[in-house]
Amino acid sequence: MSGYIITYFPLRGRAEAIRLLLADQGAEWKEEVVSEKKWKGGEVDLKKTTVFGQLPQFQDGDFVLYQSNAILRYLGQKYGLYGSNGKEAALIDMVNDGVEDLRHKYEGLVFRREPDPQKYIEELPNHLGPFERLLSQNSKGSVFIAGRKISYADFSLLHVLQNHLNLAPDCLKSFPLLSAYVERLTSRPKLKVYLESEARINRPIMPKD
Ligand SMILES: N[C@@H](CCC(=O)N[C@@H](CSC(=S)NCCc1ccccc1)C(=O)NCC(=O)O)C(=O)O
Repeated sequence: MSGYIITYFPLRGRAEAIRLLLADQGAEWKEEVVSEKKWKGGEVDLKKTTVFGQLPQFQDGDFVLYQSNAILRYLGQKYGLYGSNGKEAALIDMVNDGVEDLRHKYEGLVFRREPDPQKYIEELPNHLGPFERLLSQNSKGSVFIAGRKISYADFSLLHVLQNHLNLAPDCLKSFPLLSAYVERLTSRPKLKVYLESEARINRPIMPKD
């Protein structure tokens, strides 16, 4: 019994890469949904009980973890999604740190409108190019972003690419390896079932304004 619980807002947000990993690995989890209104309204003393005053919170039995990337690394170790040796693990961490940089840019746009959407989309190829190059350097882009097996960084990258495809549906048009990569990952049987689920479809990408 996995006994996983994800406590987060009614959003994909920073919990979504965790959900993608768990779904792909056939693991079940429970969602504890915290309304933004209750959280910010202070009616729920949950914020005070968290390490950084933030969500997601991840529970594996009586083990409690915060920080979405730490949760991904924990599950990466647990499910063998962290490469086959130290160098592969380091490359996987490098990729995920690069994904985090892009996620910060995306959050800046979505929450602070910095820069304006048109400028962001114009500059987007500069931020997607490194991932296309990484794919081309790993088995000519025919497998995963780093190493020979899928890793936790693939779920993180997939999530951020899906966010950008929602923002700019043509953003991968000039990146054939990334386009094929998204198709390949989203066709993985268990992940495909999750991506087509009501739970996923009905969960907003980001909070409404
Ligand atoms: N480094 C952390 C960042 C976690 C984080 O930013 N969590 C946000 C939610 S994730 C996100 S998409 N934040 C921006 C939009 C948002 C704000 C408030 C509630 C829901 C979404 C949060 O808990 N905000 C509430 C608060 O700080 O009181 C991680 O990766 O888990």
